[in-house]
Amino acid sequence: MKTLIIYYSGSGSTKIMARTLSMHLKADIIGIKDLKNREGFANRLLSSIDAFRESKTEISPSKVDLTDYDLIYVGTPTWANKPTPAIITLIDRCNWKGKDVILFTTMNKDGSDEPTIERLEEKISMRGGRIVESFSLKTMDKSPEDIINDTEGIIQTLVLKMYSGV
Ligand SMILES: Cc1cc2nc3c(=O)[nH]c(=O)nc-3n(C[C@H](O)[C@H](O)[C@H](O)COP(=O)(O)O)c2cc1C
Repeated sequence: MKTLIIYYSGSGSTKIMARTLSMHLKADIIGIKDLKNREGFANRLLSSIDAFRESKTEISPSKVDLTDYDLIYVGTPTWANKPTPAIITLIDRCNWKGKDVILFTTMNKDGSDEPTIERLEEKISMRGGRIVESFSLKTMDKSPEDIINDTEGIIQTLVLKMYSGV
């Protein structure tokens, strides 16, 4: 069972989660970069609008070949209660047919993961992927160590090693 973790991270929290998952699940990992400038207050506002409208963006790598993988994790921060433009763009460029998929999202402490997870699920299911699990983490006021510990807790609680056969 070959596992791949694909993630986008703006300020690093989702990246910490993805790297912790990759280490414990012996999974390959690919970080998607958004080539649009997302820095600063004004761009944060525009980013929320882009996410809300599900606007596409320029990403690197521009697509990912999933052929070799049985299980794919997709991770994104929540922006405006939606997945990020980078992940929305990527999903439309991949062939999800026959793939098992696990979704994860990070958010502020008052956020809800439901709309983001639901939207990811909708888009990937439409393209033939099968969502087998999903989880989320509230990252506000958490140190990198907290995020690592919380992710390790999720790996245990959801028995994620079972899906990857490790
Ligand atoms: C443009 C933007 C919009 C956001 N919108 C939301 C939101 O609607 N709900 C929420 O709970 N958190 C929101 N957040 C907070 C992020 O989801 C949270 O900080 C996340 O952990 C960041 O992950 P990262 O460090 O991997 O980029 C937003 C952050 C940004 C930059």
